Amino acid sequence: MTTSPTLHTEASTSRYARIKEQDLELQVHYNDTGGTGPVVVMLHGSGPGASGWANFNRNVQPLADAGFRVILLDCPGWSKSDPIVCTGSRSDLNARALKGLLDTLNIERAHLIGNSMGGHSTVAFALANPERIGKLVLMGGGTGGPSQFVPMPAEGIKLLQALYREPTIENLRRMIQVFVFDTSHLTEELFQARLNNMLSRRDHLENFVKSLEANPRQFPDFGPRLGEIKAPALIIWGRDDRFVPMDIGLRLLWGMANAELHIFSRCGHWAQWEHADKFNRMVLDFFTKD
Ligand SMILES: O=C(O)CCC(=O)/C=C/C=C(\O)C(=O)O
Repeated sequence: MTTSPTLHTEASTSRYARIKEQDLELQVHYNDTGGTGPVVVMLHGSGPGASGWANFNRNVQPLADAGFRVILLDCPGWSKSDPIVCTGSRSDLNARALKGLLDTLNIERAHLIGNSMGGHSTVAFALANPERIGKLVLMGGGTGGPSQFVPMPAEGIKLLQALYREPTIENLRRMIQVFVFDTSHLTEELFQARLNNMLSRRDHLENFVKSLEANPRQFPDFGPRLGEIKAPALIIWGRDDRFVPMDIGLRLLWGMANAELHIFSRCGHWAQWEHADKFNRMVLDFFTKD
């Protein structure tokens, strides 16, 4: 008799942990599919109302079905994790939060998948904890710093910051229209879920604005240090990314010793969502083969 795979939902995988962040104690929310397989941690992007589940809901089940234990960390300042004002490097703050969670869960080593800010945070974690990482997937992020071709901040980032300052449905629609290449797949349900996430934590929205005022460069440029990362890295980008331009992916490819790059055409800033099936196949292949 064959057993059917467990269906993982946001509610069934929802967990909390307490971690130390410098002299603070924070509660962080995470999703965990459990199991004894190799661990994959997914780190979300920095948009208002983002969360691990919002960013990666099309990717959890295929990886869990393939035998991985999938963990989604909601970074401090997002979703059901505690609020925080970040006056330094947010990439490093998220990396410390991830270390705190892995320590709490007694996880020695994990593969990491980072989306946008999550990519920047993955690189920060890899630089600070090289012995704790397996393979890295960087998608639409991996380092702050300039694009060689696109004036910064990019169009999408301006819309993201406007939404933090004025969290209205109109501003949300403006930002989400720019996330993807093909807007015909955006449903009213998606807009409403994101709006609810966003408005249920106005403290997070206000703290992000305060953080930006204190330090406009929340995501430092790791360009000069990329060569220190020896772990295998799969870089995935959308050709039509209007948030973090595609040439940043080329900088990562040049900088890291053991990296490969895949660029999707007809794809914006959410490659893991817009091209979910191929993304999942590529990531599984990358994690399971030498
Ligand atoms: O400013 C940067 O470099 C990162 C921007 C970023 O993280 C945007 C991400 C947005 C999402 O993925 C989201 O809101 O879902």
